[in-house]
Amino acid sequence: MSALEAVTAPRAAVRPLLRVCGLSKSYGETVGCVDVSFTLYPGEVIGIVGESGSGKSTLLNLLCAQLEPDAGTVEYDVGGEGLRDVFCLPEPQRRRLMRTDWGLVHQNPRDGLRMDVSAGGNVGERLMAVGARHYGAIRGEALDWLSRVELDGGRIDDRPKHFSGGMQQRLQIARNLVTRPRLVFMDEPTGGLDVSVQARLLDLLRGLVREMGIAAVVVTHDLAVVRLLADRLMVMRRGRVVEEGLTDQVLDDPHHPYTQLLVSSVLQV
Ligand SMILES: Nc1ncnc2c1ncn2[C@@H]1O[C@H](COP(=O)(O)OP(=O)(O)OP(=O)(O)O)[C@@H](O)[C@H]1O
Repeated sequence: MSALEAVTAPRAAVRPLLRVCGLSKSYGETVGCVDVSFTLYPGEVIGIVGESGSGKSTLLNLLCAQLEPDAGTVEYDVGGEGLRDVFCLPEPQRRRLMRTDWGLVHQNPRDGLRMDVSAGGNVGERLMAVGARHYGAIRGEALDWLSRVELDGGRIDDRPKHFSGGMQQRLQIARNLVTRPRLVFMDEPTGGLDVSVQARLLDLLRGLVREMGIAAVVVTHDLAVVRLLADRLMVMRRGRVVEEGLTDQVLDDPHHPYTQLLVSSVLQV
């Protein structure tokens, strides 16, 4: 464990949830990400920032096993029994992780929701994937989750294609969190929304993540998002991590010239 990780790791849980070593991916001649390593502890939120094309999505897709790396490993504490390389898990077990222990919040809610299934069905489907069978209990839990993400319970039978972008994103969050995952991957969770909708959604997300003690990897180009959500921050440029540390430290006192540029360009807005 690095000195930084020792400081930021929750004391009661020093066993890592996710350990990433030397992760690299190229697309032909184009660099996706290069030699990325970090460790994430239960309940910790790490932000990954960088300009467009810096490799954030590539890294996220590697972490949640949607993309195979050229080199490096992604290890996850499967079933609380210790770290295992996710790329060496049998496919059904990897898929099960995705349905139960992990959540994935896409920038575009259309990628994370079933638009032709009711709001309640979208939430209930995840519960059924972890074994829930009682219709009344599933509907009750779905209703509870709609209220937790501030959606009107009266819309439970409506399809998300009739919801606003902000409402769809809140439903996607409910669908992901209802199974109480230990780790959630978020790709620009407030991207594409109005500023006022973004602020409320961020507040809601922060509350839920903290309250449920969920660990998260949040990819964004928006420094305000990581300021609010992330304990730690990694800054990427051209596929490499150029700076990392506690979020406030990195944003208030950036050392790498590229981070300084990112921070100052936001201040000038
Ligand atoms: N499927 C792909 N095929 C070829 N090149 C790709 C592919 N996906 C990403 N790249 C390239 O890899 C590099 C990193 O892209 P990536 O999407 O990971 O960056 P990003 O930081 O997430 O950007 P953005 O914020 O715009 O989504 C870019 O040069 C991009 O063009």
